[in-house]
Order: sequence, then structure tokens, then C-alpha cells
Amino acid sequence: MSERLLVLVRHGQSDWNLKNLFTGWKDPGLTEKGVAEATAAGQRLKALGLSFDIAFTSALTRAQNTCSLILEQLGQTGLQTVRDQALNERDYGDLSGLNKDDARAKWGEEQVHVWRRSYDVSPPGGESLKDTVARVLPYYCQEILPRVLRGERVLVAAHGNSLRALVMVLDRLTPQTIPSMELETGVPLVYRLNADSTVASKQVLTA
Ligand SMILES: O=C(O)[C@H](O)COP(=O)(O)O
Repeated sequence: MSERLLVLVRHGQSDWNLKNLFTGWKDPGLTEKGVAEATAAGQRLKALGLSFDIAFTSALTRAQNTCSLILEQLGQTGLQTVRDQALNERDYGDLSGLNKDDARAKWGEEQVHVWRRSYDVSPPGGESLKDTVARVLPYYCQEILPRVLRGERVLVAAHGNSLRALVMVLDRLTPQTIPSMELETGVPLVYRLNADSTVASKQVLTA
């Protein structure tokens, strides 16, 4: 029986995560902690006996490097890896580069939480999660899901909000429940899908 294996992982800690800056489409690298998180994620996947037939990642360095570090741990450094900006983090627009605490001081805790976690409210000049779903979900349906349903084992290394967009659909979350859903850096979500593309099982491989 086909595994229909789909593993999603948010990139390890980035330089701007450490500095508490809104990042979006900006392109900082991983911190040493972020490298360690990605490496440990690969080791946890290896301990489960998992390997992949193809990987997908975004056009941003922090996700690409996380993907490479995971595949290195699995002995799969040469694996076909598709890079596409459809999997990029949500664009934080005018907030990109601002400190999140400064933003809270300027606009208030609630407004910043709404910009970060609500479904259909966009940060100024940026994308709402709904906008992010509108580019991630079609890409998933066209490029990723058909492979999983054919039995290819797929790894997706991306970002907190581009993956929240996908997890919202997989976990059947709603605009009311998505605001409380967070993804930790470097923690793989191991999904196995049913033949009808619904979720059969989900494992969160926390450290
Ligand atoms: O883009 C960013 O700032 C982070 O990767 C995600 O930020 P958030 O957790 O504030 O959405």
C-alpha cells in the first residue's frame, strides 16, 4: 500500500528570527541554532526510517538551506529539489525589517497579533494568510499532491505562514481557529494521506 508520505518543516531559526524582525520575502540566512535545528530535524526523520523521492522548498535561502541540511542527514544530498516562490513566506510588506516589539509599541499588541495570525487581514503593503493560501494551495494541488497520491515520498521545507496556509487545509482549520496555530522552527510535521487526499495520520516530531 502506498505510504502517501508528506513531510512539512518550517526552516530553522533565521538571523532575523533571532533579532525579532518581521522577515517575509527578505532573505536572511540561518543562525547557528537554525543550522542545528535543521540538522536535528534530519536526524529525527532518519530515526523514523524515512527518506524522500523529491523535495520542494521556497526561493528563500533559510528554507533552501534547511532542506539541504535535512537531506544531508538522510544521505540524500543529491535528491531532486524544486525551488518555487509559491512556497515563500507570507510577504510582510511595510513591516518587513521592523522589530516586532517596536511594532507592538507603535500599533498595539492586538493589531500586531491580527497582522501576524489572522486569516484575512493584510499587514500594510503585504499579504494576508488568505493571500498566501491563494498561492500556496494551487501550487500544492498542482505540483505536490499528485506526487504524494502516486506514492512519492515528499519533503516540503518552507516557512511559518506558507506552511500555516497548507496546514489550515490539511487539518481543516477555519479562519476562527487558524489564529491560534503556530509552527515551531525545525519541527517536522509527518503526514500520511488517504487516497482521497485527506489526512490519515499526523506526527509532530518535536525535539
Ligand atoms: O516572516 C517572518 O517574520 C517570520 O518568519 C514569521 O513571522 P511571524 O511568526 O511573525 O508570522
